[in-house]
Amino acid sequence: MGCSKWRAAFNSGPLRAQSKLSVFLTMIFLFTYLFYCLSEYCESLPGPAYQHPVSSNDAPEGERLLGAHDASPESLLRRQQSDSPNGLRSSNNISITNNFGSKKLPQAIIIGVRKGGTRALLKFLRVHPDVRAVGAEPHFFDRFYDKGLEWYRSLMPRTLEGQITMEKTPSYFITKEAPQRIQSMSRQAKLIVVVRDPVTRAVSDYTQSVSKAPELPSFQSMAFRNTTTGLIDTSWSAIRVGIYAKHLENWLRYFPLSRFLFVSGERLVTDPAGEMGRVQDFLGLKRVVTDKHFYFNQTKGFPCLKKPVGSARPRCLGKSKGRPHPQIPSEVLLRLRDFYRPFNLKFYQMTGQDFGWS
Ligand SMILES: Nc1ncnc2c1ncn2[C@@H]1O[C@H](COP(=O)(O)OS(=O)(=O)O)[C@@H](OP(=O)(O)O)[C@H]1O
Repeated sequence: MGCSKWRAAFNSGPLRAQSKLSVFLTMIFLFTYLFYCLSEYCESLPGPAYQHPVSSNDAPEGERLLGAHDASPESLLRRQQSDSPNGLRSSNNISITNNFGSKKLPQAIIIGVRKGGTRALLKFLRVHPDVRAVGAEPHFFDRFYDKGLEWYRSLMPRTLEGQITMEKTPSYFITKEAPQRIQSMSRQAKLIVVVRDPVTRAVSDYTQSVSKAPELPSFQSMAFRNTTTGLIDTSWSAIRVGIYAKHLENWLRYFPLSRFLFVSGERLVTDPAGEMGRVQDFLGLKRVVTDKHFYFNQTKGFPCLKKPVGSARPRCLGKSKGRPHPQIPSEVLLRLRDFYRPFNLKFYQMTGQDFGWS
């Protein structure tokens, strides 16, 4: 049979119908394959509905913080690269390079407070498509300032026009030099402070320390300088961090109050969507992260992010967040409440917000 005859047979009759069917089936197969590949890829992107597959976010503090195992800034950089969008890993561990956009210095920083709920806030913020944040804590303005701004910038994820670069290092809030250093980077920086009842915060801080060093003395023997007189030991960092008014005074020497947002650590647990609304407004972002993104996980006892459809990846924070606290005698807690009361009132006055810590 000549070519023209083949063509004629192909364009008419059962052969034509068969070939159309096979083209149709091939296209369905290709689309399905493409869709599958794309959704696998998307899961590795820090986009609105997905988190990094191997995120340092939820790793225990000791593994996440610089200094726990390998304190060199270079090791942080290496870990950043494996955690950040620039060194993405897809669900089947294939590295995907993201060379879009450029690395910028952060426009917004979560500066504190330690054990306030800073990790939860960052995790929730990273759901927003216009937020790109470093997973680990860079500690640039307290520990590695001598590395210079270019080193700091190199840690940042790449951002596109309109996206905000962020990082969180809760120790900045209590670092004397941090406000002046951040101001010299940018007077326009937006500063977010997650605050929590200083008594609960102190117990949370102690819980973390004792989990790493079980031989530590009891909370009360560390909290008091003199148990008979009830004199509080303000040199203990677990106590000192909670004197928020004192630390804020230092910051206000360099930044006006309008550059700060104070997030309630308590409301971040009871009403995460409400607090996230305030944070997104402050950052000038569209309110993308809403109550649709959260559910209350009974086992964890905390709000978690809803899983994207088809993913089994847990979206609660890791085991080091929301740990049970040791029982502290009520008279010790009462004494601490008395101690913090005047500082809390001063803090409410300075911020114009009543956080309701009794
Ligand atoms: N959604 C959610 N899931 C788990 N944990 C949550 C959440 N929201 C706030 N928190 C509270 O965050 C506390 C830890 O605070 P930080 O993340 O700032 O700690 S750290 O400074 O980074 O170590 C942690 O303190 P502990 O309860 O003492 O472990 C939590 O109470």
